[in-house]
Amino acid sequence: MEGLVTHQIIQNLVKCVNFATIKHKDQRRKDAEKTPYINHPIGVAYILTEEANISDLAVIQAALLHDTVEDTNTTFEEIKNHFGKEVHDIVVEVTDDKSLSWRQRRDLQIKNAGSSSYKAKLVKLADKLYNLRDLQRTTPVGWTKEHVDDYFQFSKQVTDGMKGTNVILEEKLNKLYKLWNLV
Ligand SMILES: Nc1nc2c(ncn2[C@@H]2O[C@H](COP(=O)(O)OP(=O)(O)O)[C@@H](OP(=O)(O)OP(=O)(O)O)[C@H]2O)c(=O)[nH]1
Ligand SMILES: [Mn+2]
Repeated sequence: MEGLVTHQIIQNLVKCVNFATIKHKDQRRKDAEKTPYINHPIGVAYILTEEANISDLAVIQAALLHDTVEDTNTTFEEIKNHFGKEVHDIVVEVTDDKSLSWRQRRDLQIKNAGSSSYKAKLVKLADKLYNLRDLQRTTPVGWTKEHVDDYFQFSKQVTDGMKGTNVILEEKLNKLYKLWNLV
């Protein structure tokens, strides 16, 4: 695998990993071990390439960047300047408006699930799959059983609205919902 095009693709991916790593550098996951937050976006991209067999560059870039605007000082403008309009548009679609209440943000995700683009749906499905697996692994500090159950129910409402997007991701999510007695 040689050549200019291959080099550009690899460069684009490493640029995203580097950007996200710098942006999330002071952030940790909510688990007791305080796992570096960057494990999550990289893990979401990994689910898409390794499990869902996705090779669309913009989707993988958006997965790597998907929480930078929501959770750090990154602006949409920066994403557009560094990574272009297509990646920017996907990141916009998967970013919650933090000026809204927690309840409003959740309601909007459920409401907008079906109408989002195919590429945004892929990122969102992998995001939820990662977070649900994380909840199976360990409970975030301060989360009650109700909070965990609530996140499972909320996720199901979002991903049910995305049916027909990707068989592999949907089957894996459904297995988790069954384990959690949601179906
Ligand atoms: N399961 C799990 N989640 C953690 C952990 N640390 C951070 N998170 C993040 O917490 C978010 C889910 O928690 P909530 O209580 O529902 O949301 P909040 O962050 O808005 O308060 C997810 O955000 P998100 O990725 O933006 O997804 P979503 O809010 O769009 O579902 C997830 O990535 C952890 O250790 N385990
Ligand atoms: Mn996320």
